[in-house]
Amino acid sequence: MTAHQFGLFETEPARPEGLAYRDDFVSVEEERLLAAHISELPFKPFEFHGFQGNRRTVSFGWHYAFDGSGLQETEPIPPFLLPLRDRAARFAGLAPPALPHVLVIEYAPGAGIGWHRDRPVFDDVIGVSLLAEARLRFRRKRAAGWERATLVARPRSAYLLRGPARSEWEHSIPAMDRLRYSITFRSFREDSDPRRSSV
Ligand SMILES: O=C(O)CCC(=O)C(=O)O
Ligand SMILES: [Fe+2]
Repeated sequence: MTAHQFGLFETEPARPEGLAYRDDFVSVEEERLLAAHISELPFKPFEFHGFQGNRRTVSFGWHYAFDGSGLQETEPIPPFLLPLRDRAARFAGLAPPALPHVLVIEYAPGAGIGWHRDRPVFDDVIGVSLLAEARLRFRRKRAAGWERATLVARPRSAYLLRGPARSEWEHSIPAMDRLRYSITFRSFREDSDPRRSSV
């Protein structure tokens, strides 16, 4: 993480605690191959309680449905994403099977993502950016108002959300002006892991 990636304004904190960032997480050649595979995926418009966002998504391993049905097992993670999952797991200090879910998002020009925290069934979040840079904005409520930070997530970079960056801070991405793909790997919170026996 370089200092200039945070603190666009003097009132911004150095960085949300629990946020890690790495440039050159994938090579230019890997990015080209990943993007070629991703462009063939069966994307669907993202739907939130009947509202459609202007981004498109596809999930593997497990799918979180916002229609109230929650987590459902879905198609296995395709082989072309497995080496990247291994690397994401290493980045987060996890074993690859601890990342059983991946969400691939297509942000066409004009698409972004509004303020949110990821669903509480998930624990760590590792996001890989392809093709275009995104301004990942962070905010959290303080007595004096919103505390804010911005991470510029470059193409081929990865970020990790853990701890307060994951549980206290919300994040959002303003509308993109160029096509971006993101690949988000998530672990389950131990008490929400659907693979655990419920007895
Ligand atoms: O595209 C990204 O890097 C962020 C995606 C995101 O925040 C989410 O799907 O929860
Ligand atoms: Fe998110």
